[in-house]
Amino acid sequence: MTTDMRHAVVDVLEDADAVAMKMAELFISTVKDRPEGKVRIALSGGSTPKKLFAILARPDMARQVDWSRVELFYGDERYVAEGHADSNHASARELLLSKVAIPAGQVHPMPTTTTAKEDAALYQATLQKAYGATELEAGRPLFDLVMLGLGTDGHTASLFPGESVLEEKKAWVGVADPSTAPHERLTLTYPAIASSSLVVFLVTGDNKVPMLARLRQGDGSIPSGRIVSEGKILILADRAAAGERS
Ligand SMILES: O=C1O[C@H](COP(=O)(O)O)[C@@H](O)[C@H](O)[C@H]1O
Repeated sequence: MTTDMRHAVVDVLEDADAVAMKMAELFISTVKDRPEGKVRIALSGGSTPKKLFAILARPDMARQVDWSRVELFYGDERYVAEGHADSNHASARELLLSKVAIPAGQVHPMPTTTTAKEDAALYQATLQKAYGATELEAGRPLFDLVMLGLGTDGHTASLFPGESVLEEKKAWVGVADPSTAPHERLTLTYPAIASSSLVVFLVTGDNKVPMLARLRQGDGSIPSGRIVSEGKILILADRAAAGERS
């Protein structure tokens, strides 16, 4: 069974802090609910997850996670040098990874050192090694949890409108070069995201009202509207993004 956006569960919370707290609790329960083996989690980029990272880094929250079993990946990355202000990994490292006891070898930033195409292939190989196979198998998800954001143009991860990576059916990682956003990008593809037990969209702020409404309808004309998962899809939105507050 696959879940598409029309069948996503929507949870509207008071504000961005409440969304981040709920996501932190879900992160903790995802690890606890899988008491054996590694738990593979893909982080979202951009500004929205920063509150989540700060909450998870708090000692009272971080101690609830067995970090030795967590393997962290990224849904997308801006093709910039390590440490660049726009790097999604730099943001996660500063706010979260430098503050918790996750083994360095279990954090998998998307590489940005050769060419985007070569680095996409390298990252796919990293994912395949963690998964233990080169082909995705139905019923054996690549990710226990994928976090996603929502752009004001309807993109998610770096699946931007009009990009050829939207048509990718086989590769797990692709390249996008949107004219509407800074930097070339690496991104998980639809098939890689679909191989998941749980996908959670984090959507906050009143600038997301029009696109959140379309996402909730499963509008396939925006990239985020075409996300599917072999598990469940949850949208955590604040009241502002849901249009419930002026
Ligand atoms: O460029 C990106 O945008 C989206 C949304 O970002 P936000 O700043 O509005 O949270 C994000 O989900 C994606 O990972 C990122 O690279």
